Amino acid sequence: MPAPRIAGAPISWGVCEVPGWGFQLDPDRVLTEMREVGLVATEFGPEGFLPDAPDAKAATLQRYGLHAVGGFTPTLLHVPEHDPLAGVDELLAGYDAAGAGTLVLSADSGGTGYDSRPELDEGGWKLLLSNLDRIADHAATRGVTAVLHPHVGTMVETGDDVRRVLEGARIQLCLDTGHLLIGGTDPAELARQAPERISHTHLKDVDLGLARQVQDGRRSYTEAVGLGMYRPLGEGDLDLDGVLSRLDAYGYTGWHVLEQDTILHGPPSGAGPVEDVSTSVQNLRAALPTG
Ligand SMILES: O=C1[C@@H](O)[C@H](O)[C@@H](O)[C@H](O)[C@H]1O
Repeated sequence: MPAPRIAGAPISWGVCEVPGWGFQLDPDRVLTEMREVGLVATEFGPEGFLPDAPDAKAATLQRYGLHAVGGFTPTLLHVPEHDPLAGVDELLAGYDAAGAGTLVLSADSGGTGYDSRPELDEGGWKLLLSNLDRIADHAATRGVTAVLHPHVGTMVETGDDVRRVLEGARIQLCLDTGHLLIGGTDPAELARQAPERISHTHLKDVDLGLARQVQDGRRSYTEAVGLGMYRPLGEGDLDLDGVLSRLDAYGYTGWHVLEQDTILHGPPSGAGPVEDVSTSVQNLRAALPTG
């Protein structure tokens, strides 16, 4: 059976879809450093990081010797006046050209950033769940697996939200170990209970002390990220072995995307974010049951 594959993501270099998130490094530095630490694949990063045009997107990744995984795509799913399918379809042309196979959806709150979200009523939930399956079915016709990424400050964040998706929709999940932990779900337990629903991972390590401050409202999510809530993999409170061994027991062969969400307050001095990414790559390689 093929081993799971390891990929990187621009968010570990502070490159983020949220306006005003922090200093944004240029693609040349990020993609070059990915290769320097031995990564051979990446997620696309936010709109504007790589060229929009499908062929140019594919060519850019090829120039750096990186395979395309797919990308994190905040999508409005619960608003009756908004049909998300056309936007997703347009995006999938870039997947075709680059050979990417995984569309990572988050349930956009409709606001900016991840520090608050509205409450969903029953009608909103019904629409959100049916849109998830419509998108998953449509992506499958284009050879792409759509996954829902539970995420702080989106419409799918808490343990109850995740259960609703598992019970009310057919879409696969992205096991983002950081967002699940902060949202109150134990990622190793989820991997034990529903391994058949996990087709993608974002492996993040977390400082639980800061995560608890976000959970009980003492700090905003953005503030906690700025204080270093995300740690290099293996250096925080995540039960990485627990997650990996449960996925391995089910025969997981998807991507493991390494992420350490970071906010840069200006051009980095010294080596910058690549130092932590390199630590995470080494720790993940050492921890993978398949070696
Ligand atoms: O969890 C996240 C990602 O998976 C994603 O890739 C990032 O761009 C987001 O900002 C982040 O919060």
